[in-house]
Amino acid sequence: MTTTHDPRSAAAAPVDQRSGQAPAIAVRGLRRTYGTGSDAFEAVRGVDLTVPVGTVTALLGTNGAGKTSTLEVIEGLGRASGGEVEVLGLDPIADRRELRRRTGVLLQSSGFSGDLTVEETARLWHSTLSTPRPVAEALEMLDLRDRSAVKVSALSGGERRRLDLACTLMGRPELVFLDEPTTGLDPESRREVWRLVRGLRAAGASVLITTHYLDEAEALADRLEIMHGGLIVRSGTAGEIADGHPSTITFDRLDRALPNLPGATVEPASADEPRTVLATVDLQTTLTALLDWARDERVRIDGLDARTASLESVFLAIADGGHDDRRAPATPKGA
Ligand SMILES: Nc1ncnc2c1ncn2[C@@H]1O[C@H](COP(=O)(O)OP(=O)(O)OP(=O)(O)O)[C@@H](O)[C@H]1O
Repeated sequence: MTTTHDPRSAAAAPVDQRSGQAPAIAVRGLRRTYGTGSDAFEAVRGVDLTVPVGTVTALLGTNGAGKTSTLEVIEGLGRASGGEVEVLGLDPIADRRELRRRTGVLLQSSGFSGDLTVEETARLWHSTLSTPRPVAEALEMLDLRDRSAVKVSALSGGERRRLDLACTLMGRPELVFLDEPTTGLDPESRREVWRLVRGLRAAGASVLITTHYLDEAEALADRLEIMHGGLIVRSGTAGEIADGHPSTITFDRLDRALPNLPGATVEPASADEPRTVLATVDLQTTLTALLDWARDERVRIDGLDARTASLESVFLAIADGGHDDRRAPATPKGA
């Protein structure tokens, strides 16, 4: 069951501490299991996720992390095995009709018929909505007016994606789900989609986006949630996520033993890895000590690279399992 209490009860609804407003999406202890008995696989193992109204949240994750399994429950397309989910204060499955009217969902692939033209597709979609934008306006927003008479099958991948997005935004949704919205788009079209997403937020809409592009998440999202192994393992702004994560210094294999470097963990070069990697929470101190030693001992350090933690380095560390600090699974709630 998706919710364990009446989501329409104001007393039960979680409230955003800063705005005093119920969030657009509130997920608590979400679990989702595929299969039964000895074949059962728990893909989502206790996820908490809040999307405040008027903000953009990016859900990121390694392959198979459980993003789609989570999104499907929030979108009312799949059932949870445990936990609570409220979308615009409603139950995604029981209130699917109302939510369909108030939300826009961009799936990874829309499945529009290739035989219809862009305009016919948009008109067909328009006829299913209660208070849509005019077709021409929606096509204009995605720069598709001059492709109106072209059959969907003849569109490029990027044009198809823009048509998907035009339909997603046609119903003036309060809440928008964007599943990898810019995959297949050229850089210019990606920027155009970013502009649209920022416009949606400026107009007060809430957005939950999944993407494999970390620069996209960093550019668009107020908050990032990184999933791994069925759990959210990191949350916050890109800066908060990188903060406290070790910086790295790498260089080519040396034929000398390194001295004791304050604050650093050393992963020496090996048969598989020709470079030495130092991880440090104090980049300046460790780098200064390394360079002082090299000068005093007349050691040449080739291929020297020093970098502070970035969203990418944190993500890669999670994917590698090297700094996997995933939380223990939460206690089942209603599972
Ligand atoms: N219908 C299903 N039956 C069994 N296992 C499933 C099913 N759907 C997904 N899984 C498994 O659940 C896990 C999470 O899958 P999910 O598609 O939610 O991950 P994801 O984060 O969206 O991954 P990706 O980025 O690779 O699309 C994976 O191990 C996947 O193989």
